[in-house]
Amino acid sequence: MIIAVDGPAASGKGTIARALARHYGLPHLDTGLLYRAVGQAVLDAGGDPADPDQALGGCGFDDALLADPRLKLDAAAVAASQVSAHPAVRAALLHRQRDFAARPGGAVLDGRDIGTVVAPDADAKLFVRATSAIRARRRHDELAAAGSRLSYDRVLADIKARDLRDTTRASAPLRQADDAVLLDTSYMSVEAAVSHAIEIVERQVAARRGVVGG
Ligand SMILES: Nc1ncnc2c1ncn2[C@@H]1O[C@H](COP(=O)(O)OP(=O)(O)OP(=O)(O)O)[C@@H](O)[C@H]1O
Ligand SMILES: Nc1ccn([C@@H]2O[C@H](COP(=O)(O)O)[C@@H](O)[C@H]2O)c(=O)n1
Repeated sequence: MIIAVDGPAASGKGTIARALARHYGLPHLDTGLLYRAVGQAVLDAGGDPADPDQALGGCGFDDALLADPRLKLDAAAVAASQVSAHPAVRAALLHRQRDFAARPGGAVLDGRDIGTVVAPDADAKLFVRATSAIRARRRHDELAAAGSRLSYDRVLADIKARDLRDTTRASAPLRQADDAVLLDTSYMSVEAAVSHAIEIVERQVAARRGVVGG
């Protein structure tokens, strides 16, 4: 079974995707981490993530970078959103994501274009959202707990700028797939969001079986 979980920054899609992976015993890929690694590799080389050639150069990152705690910071997130707008970068990361989705038994992937581009035939698709103010509050608290001193206003501004770049880029923009189910987690606890997500997956899988079984 392939489960696609998409949504904007800090909507809770990663939390939900990890919980679904645990629940169904599937491997999980946080595809945002790949884009963050590309962005961080460009920054480490002293380059400009907005430059298409330098961004493409970052795609050759060493896999050890994926475990670097700096990838959780705001600088990597902003750089990720810049490199991810380049079609050549998206193409370079696509095979890796599709290979992961094609693992025997399936997988859970979360990102921006899983249900639309990476795994359009996924068995279940969720689009997770929350208001920008709530997402910024969650991300601000998470960053503060990790020692960041970024203000709430700055985190909110970065989230809004990323939303705008992610939804308006020409290549694989962030959007809800036609067959994805919307889950608004704004006023839900993590536990409630996860149990709603499981219900949605169960319903989608049952509906698919009904169609396939005739
Ligand atoms: N329903 C919820 N209620 C409160 N906090 C939540 C909820 N869901 C997630 N969080 C918290 O919000 C923060 C962002 O969640 P998460 O990392 O899952 O979002 P994301 O959409 O995967 O973010 P990103 O786009 O940066 O990968 C985390 O600190 C997480 O613990
Ligand atoms: N499938 C994806 C995943 C991520 N991105 C870009 O990476 C940025 C960071 O992603 P997080 O999930 O870690 O917040 C994000 O803002 C996107 O620009 C993407 O394009 N496609």
